[in-house]
Amino acid sequence: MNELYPVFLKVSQLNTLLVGAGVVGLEKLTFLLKSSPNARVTVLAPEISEDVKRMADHNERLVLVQDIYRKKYLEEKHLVIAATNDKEINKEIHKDAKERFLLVNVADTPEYCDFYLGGIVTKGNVKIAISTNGKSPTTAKRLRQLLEEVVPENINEMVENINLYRETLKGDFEYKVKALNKLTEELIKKKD
Ligand SMILES: C[C@@]1(CC(=O)O)c2cc3[nH]c(cc4nc(cc5[nH]c(cc(n2)[C@H]1CCC(=O)O)[C@@](C)(CC(=O)O)[C@@H]5CCC(=O)O)C(CC(=O)O)=C4CCC(=O)O)c(CCC(=O)O)c3CC(=O)O
Ligand SMILES: NC(=O)C1=CN([C@@H]2O[C@H](COP(=O)(O)OP(=O)(O)OC[C@H]3O[C@@H](n4cnc5c(N)ncnc54)[C@H](O)[C@@H]3O)[C@@H](O)[C@H]2O)C=CC1
Repeated sequence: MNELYPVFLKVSQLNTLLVGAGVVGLEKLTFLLKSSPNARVTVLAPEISEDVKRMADHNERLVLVQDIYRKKYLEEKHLVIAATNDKEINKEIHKDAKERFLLVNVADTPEYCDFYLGGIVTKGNVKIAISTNGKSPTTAKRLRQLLEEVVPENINEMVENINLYRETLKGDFEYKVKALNKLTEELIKKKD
């Protein structure tokens, strides 16, 4: 059964610790910043790849700490992503994070994840997140690529226009729901 509950985090208002800055750390960071360029992320690793260093050069919200993992780095963090190549360290990070009631993702162990990073499609204000319940990240990637192609670019124009109309509506909640449903009913009508 798929019991995941998706939420859309404002990661520019949260502090994220990413432990490990190798191949996987870079992948997680790249997708996080692609979707949320203002995310506040501290990257912690004894070895930080040149690619990650370059990303930090143009981004003051991206803080690099060249050190091995220690508990103190969990202070003042909301989210933790463990992406080291050492399973024992990842496990320790998981344990420490849980003791502090932090939300934690352990990239190499789905059972140790409170949340998964998903495939993400962005068209202006519209954002679609994709997960396969941890079963096939490659399928999440392919679905992301497919949806990037098929979701029309102008979906954002529609959202902006409906938002303008929404702002003009006077009346109670029920009235607004009716008016907005009427305006958009064509969208879900089945074609003959
Ligand atoms: C559970 C999860 C935890 C988490 O990382 O959050 C996780 C775990 C693991 N990934 C592994 C492998 C790969 N991951 C990718 C790619 C992505 N992985 C992402 C998410 C997630 N990966 C979470 C579940 C998401 C869901 O619910 O579907 C994406 C969607 C988002 C992102 O990375 O930000 C991003 C695509 C982004 C995009 O393109 O849009 C590829 C494909 C590629 O790189 O081309 C491969 C290789 C092929 C394959 O295995 O499919 C392994 C095995 C490691 C090993 O064998 O050593 C584990 C560990 C395990 O499963 O045990
Ligand atoms: N979730 C996902 O999408 C995927 C997960 N994985 C898993 O992710 C893990 C990481 O793999 P790679 O990035 O390829 O490894 P890597 O060797 O490229 O990088 C490892 C990083 O961890 C850091 N590190 C090692 N010990 C540390 C410590 N004590 N404290 C802080 N940082 C430490 C290193 O300095 C380096 O930056 C592997 O276990 C792999 O199985 C692999 C592929 C995809």
